[in-house]
Amino acid sequence: MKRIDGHIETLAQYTSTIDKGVTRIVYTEEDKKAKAYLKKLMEELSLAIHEDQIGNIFGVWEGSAPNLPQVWVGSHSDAPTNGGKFDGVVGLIAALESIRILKSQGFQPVCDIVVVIFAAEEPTRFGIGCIGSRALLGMIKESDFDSWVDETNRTLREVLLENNKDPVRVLDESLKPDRIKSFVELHIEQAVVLEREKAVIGLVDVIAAPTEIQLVIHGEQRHAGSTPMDLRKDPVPAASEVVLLVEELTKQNSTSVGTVGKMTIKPGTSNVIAEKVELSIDIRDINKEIKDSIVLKMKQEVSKIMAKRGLFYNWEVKGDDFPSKMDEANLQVIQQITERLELPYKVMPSGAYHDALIMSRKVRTNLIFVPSKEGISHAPEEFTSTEEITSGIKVLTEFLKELSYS
Ligand SMILES: NC(=O)N[C@@H](O)C(=O)O
Ligand SMILES: [Mn+2]
Ligand SMILES: [Mn+2]
Repeated sequence: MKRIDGHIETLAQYTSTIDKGVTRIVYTEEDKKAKAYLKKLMEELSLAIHEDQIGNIFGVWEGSAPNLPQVWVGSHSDAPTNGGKFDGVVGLIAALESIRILKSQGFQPVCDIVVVIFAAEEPTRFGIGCIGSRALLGMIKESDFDSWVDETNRTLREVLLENNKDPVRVLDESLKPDRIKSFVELHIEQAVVLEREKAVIGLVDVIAAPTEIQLVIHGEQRHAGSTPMDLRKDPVPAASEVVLLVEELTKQNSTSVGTVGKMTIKPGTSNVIAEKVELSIDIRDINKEIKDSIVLKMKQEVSKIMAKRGLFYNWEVKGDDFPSKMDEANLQVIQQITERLELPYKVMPSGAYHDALIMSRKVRTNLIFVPSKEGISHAPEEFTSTEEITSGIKVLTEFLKELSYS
């Protein structure tokens, strides 16, 4: 238990925000330090370590029949701005702990067991999540390296080159999915369902998917005092209508959610009518048709708002994923293990996406939840108890044992 706490507290120190929560953006110094710490844990477990050109890290426990398709287990180590200590990290610590336990039991896997640290699950830097798993499955296009841009206006290509990585080789490296027998991720639930239902294990059957849009509304920068209201082309009231539209359209369905998490007013001065407003719009649902219809309606209504106000705007879809069902046969295996361990569980959807969403496109994939206190996540108050993590590790360990022994 102390070891688990120690790893979580150590990783939480690798942050760019000293005060509130954990901020660990991909390809930053704190990201590299966290990954170096995790690599050290892999070395201590005698795993064979390698890294690919997008920054995914692999720790391989070679099986007695290494040519067989491998069992993969892992998660991500990056964190959003002012996030928590547990998102992603719990899945990595659990994976390494499971291997430590299996080795201490003298277990020898038949196929390889591979621990994977995905390069970047959070969309924080480039506006789209799961860059590592997308690259791994050959789902990044050449043009993405130049169209995915961070807040300093550096493209993914430039950032990779700065980090001595070769974007060209990223495209060559994509994985052959038949090399993977299955992938499993343990993750905090980031919602309050398990706590409310007094369950400690969540067996995920479907993962909701996001459509991530960047909307830029262009106005006319003018003096706040001397410009009459009827002569203004102010993008801020227009943005306000869009924010309320996101809420209105997603509230109409019980399974959809919509968020404007980022809104930047430029130049952002109290006595200047804004030149432009940039908004992030994140729409999700476990039902693709519902999500698509919301996005279409939103696009139509935004067009009407801008026409009414005589404003130019740019609507860019940064990412558009579809929801994904988890592997049913392996979900039943995990369910039997959980029942054998007499742990209260619930089969449930995931509102958050994960690298598991992307991996499930081409590989048999499962996602196991442990509870989040009061459902809080992506916030400094994020918390999961060591006991709950340990219960998750028990299920994961048994699952890896069963999967890698035949
Ligand atoms: N699991 C998790 O927090 N994923 C997020 O990046 C998300 O936006 O869903
Ligand atoms: Mn997250
Ligand atoms: Mn996560």
